[in-house]
Amino acid sequence: MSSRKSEDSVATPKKRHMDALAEPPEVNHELFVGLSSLRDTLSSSNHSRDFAFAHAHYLRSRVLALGIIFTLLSPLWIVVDSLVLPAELLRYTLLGRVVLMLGLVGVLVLALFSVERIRRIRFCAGMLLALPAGFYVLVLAMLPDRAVQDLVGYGFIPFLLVASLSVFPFTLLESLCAGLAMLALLGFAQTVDGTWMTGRGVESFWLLSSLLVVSMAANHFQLSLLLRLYRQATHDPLTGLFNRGALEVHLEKIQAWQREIEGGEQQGRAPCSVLMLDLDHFKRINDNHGHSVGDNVLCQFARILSGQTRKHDCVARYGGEEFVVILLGSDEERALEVAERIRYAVEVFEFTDRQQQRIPVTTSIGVTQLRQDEPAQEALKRADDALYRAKETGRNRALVAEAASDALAVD
Ligand SMILES: Nc1nc2c(ncn2[C@@H]2O[C@H](COP(=O)(O)OP(=O)(O)OP(=O)(O)O)[C@@H](O)[C@H]2O)c(=O)[nH]1
Repeated sequence: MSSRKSEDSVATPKKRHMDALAEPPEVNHELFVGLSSLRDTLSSSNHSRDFAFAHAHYLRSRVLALGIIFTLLSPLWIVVDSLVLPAELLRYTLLGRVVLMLGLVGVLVLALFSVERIRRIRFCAGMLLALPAGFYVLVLAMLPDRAVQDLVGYGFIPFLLVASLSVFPFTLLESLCAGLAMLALLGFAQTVDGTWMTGRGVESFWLLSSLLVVSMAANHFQLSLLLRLYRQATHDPLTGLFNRGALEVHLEKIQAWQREIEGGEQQGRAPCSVLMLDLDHFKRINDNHGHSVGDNVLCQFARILSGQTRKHDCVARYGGEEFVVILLGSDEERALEVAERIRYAVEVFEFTDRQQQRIPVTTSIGVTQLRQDEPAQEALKRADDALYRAKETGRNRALVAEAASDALAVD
């Protein structure tokens, strides 16, 4: 999880956010916000991995709801068929309906057992649309030409599926591809029933295209709202970093990943370290220069942390002037080196007040290695204890937690 990825850009990307602190934007009306989020709803390539999981979770709930509706509608339609279709045609649709229902039940079961499986859930969503469309193609292909006229309600299938697109938080590209497939399906149906390029046929095309545009608009608003809510729930509004809740979830995910990679082994192949950082005498900065300068220092500090870490590390604001960095793939020794690098970067950074006078700022850091077999809170507590010792022993220093190894200090 990187705090620098861009689902975050839906509301306020960090850099923009910091710039905005210095100079509030003049143009900020709804249309501008709507258009800027188009980039985020167009495709999922801009979404962070963590948002992809949240997105998949939401998509799964929609797949289950719509899957149940489609599965229940299918047998009901057999009743309609048996009322309007001649007996010799009924067998064509009945077999298709049974296959369709089995397919839908299969999709439901797969979705049910696909918690946190992003690709599988996308596959289920695609199948939910593809199965009824495939059934319609099959019926059209199998039925004798003149019998197609007897079908009741089948011509409605492409319209129903395009309308269903609006229920899912699909990206615009996903919806466009599905919509084009439905237009092709309508074209095929029209060549079979003889309305291709007739007035009625063109009218249906126009209707389906309009419905597709409306569904895509619904996708856009649904996905951008989801992105915005996700950001508000997981990010600190001042610095744009992950908040405490998101950090704790992330730590648990890392431990699950460690267990997967390391198996029963205690530590080793997938090391991960936690840094707990606190600005020294931050209250003085607030008292001497004002709260807004204090806020600016916090933002600059957040920017230093992001600059000193890698894309796949996680930087979070733990609360107040306390921050946490999770270093993936780093053991304690390596983490101490990074901590020292951060400490030095903060010490030499030119923080300034409103008169552009330099404010000396330093940070104390506690370092520990995360174990796969402990509650994540334990690691945070160890890092916090080491931070406390760093404060006690003079501040502006990084210390490794005692419980994990003998204390190493770098001044
Ligand atoms: N400007 C600003 N100040 C904050 C924010 N959150 C917490 N603070 C302030 O951070 C200060 C923390 O002070 P203390 O906990 O006494 O710690 P300290 O002054 O940094 O001293 P040591 O940690 O012992 O070095 C308090 O004055 C809080 O008001 C914030 O979002 N913005």
